[in-house]
Amino acid sequence: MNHPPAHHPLLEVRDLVVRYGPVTAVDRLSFTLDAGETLALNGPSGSGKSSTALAVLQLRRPDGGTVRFEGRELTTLTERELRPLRPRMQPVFQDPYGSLNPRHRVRDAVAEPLKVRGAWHRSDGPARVAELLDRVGLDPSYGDRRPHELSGGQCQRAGIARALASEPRLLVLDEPVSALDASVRAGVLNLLSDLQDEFGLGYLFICHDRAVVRHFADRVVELRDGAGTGRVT
Ligand SMILES: Nc1ncnc2c1ncn2[C@@H]1O[C@H](COP(=O)(O)OP(=O)(O)OP(=O)(O)O)[C@@H](O)[C@H]1O
Repeated sequence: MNHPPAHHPLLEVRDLVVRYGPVTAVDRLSFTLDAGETLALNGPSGSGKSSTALAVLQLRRPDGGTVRFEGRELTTLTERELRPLRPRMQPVFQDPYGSLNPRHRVRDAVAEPLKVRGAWHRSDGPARVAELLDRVGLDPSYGDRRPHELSGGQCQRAGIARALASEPRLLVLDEPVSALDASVRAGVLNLLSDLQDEFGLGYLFICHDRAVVRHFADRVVELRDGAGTGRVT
């Protein structure tokens, strides 16, 4: 008999703990995130937002708790076991220039994840890169440029195109528009909204700006000293 797969959230974080020596940056934080949903982590500087992002992505191994992604518990996996899952959870960081290698042309930065997961074919690879650039609102001719030849907003769009090339299910967006001019923030947020609708992406959205959070998030976890102090819907 065929049973339908049991429903599980895209991401389920339970009692997450991150410590730096004597400092407890994240103190038993729990939340869940479904596909197609945006959950914001909001809180003052030093409340543990970035530490949570790194621990969810297993870029820093947590000191306690569990992180289930698509039903798999990540904290007990080895680096080797994590490798095939990593493309499915992609970070987008605050500094748009920091996520791209300054020496690489944009088209190579976007092509790299395709090559890494064996999805690059000489016949259609360049067209796929052009399509991704177009999808994030960049003229494909920008593929010839290097990051310093782009504005901050264009560079963040290129970083999003690179993230999409991995065909992720989850984007961990750590202050993705905070370094951008106010005039280009709305454009990047609208792009993220459109991509979420199109691909059903889950967003863990880290942001200290309450007005942006209210506008963009479905649910909010308020952080204070590393602990969730309650949810606002
Ligand atoms: N690499 C590190 N080594 C030591 N302590 C750290 C490290 N990274 C963060 N911390 C400490 O952990 C706590 C949480 O920091 P974290 O960067 O996660 O907070 P945040 O909410 O993202 O802050 P911000 O909004 O300023 O980025 C702070 O007390 C910080 O000083």
